[in-house]
Amino acid sequence: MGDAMVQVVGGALVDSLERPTRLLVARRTAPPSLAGMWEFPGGKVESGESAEQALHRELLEELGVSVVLGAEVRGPIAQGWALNDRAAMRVWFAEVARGRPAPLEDHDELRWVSLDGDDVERLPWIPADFPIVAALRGHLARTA
Ligand SMILES: Nc1nc2c([nH]c(=O)n2[C@H]2C[C@H](O)[C@@H](COP(=O)(O)OP(=O)(O)OP(=O)(O)O)O2)c(=O)[nH]1
Repeated sequence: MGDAMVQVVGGALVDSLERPTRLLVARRTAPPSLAGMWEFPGGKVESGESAEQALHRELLEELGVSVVLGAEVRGPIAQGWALNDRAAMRVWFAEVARGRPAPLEDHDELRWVSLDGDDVERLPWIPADFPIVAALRGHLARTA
């Protein structure tokens, strides 16, 4: 896995970084192969940007919110979590600092899902996201 991997960043928006009880999930509209699947809002890091800058930019573009970033949900590789053979994603917890999330771009629905029980895992996520969702819940269980 070298520099050729596209770096994607995603936000695990929770209602409160201090006491997270709900996660914001977003349903993609494109491409057709991913439309209808749930994901972490975010996107590709552009040249000249840090991963964190890219995440702030994407969340503002896609959801219309400014956020405070919390801990990273670390994956098994430096680039985070492999999504496919071309891209990997780093994911951070985040809390809305300004604005109210709305599906402005790339999504047709946003949903705040309870982190209690298995509602989150039951959603039809992009398949590559399931290990990230599991790690996120593990992280929350350890820090609760
Ligand atoms: N944002 C996001 N992308 C994900 C997730 N899981 C996953 O496999 N992906 C894939 C889908 C895409 O192939 C890629 C991210 O691309 P994107 O289309 O969201 O990026 P972008 O907003 O910068 O889009 P563009 O400028 O290339 O149109 O990563 C996820 O949870 N969130």
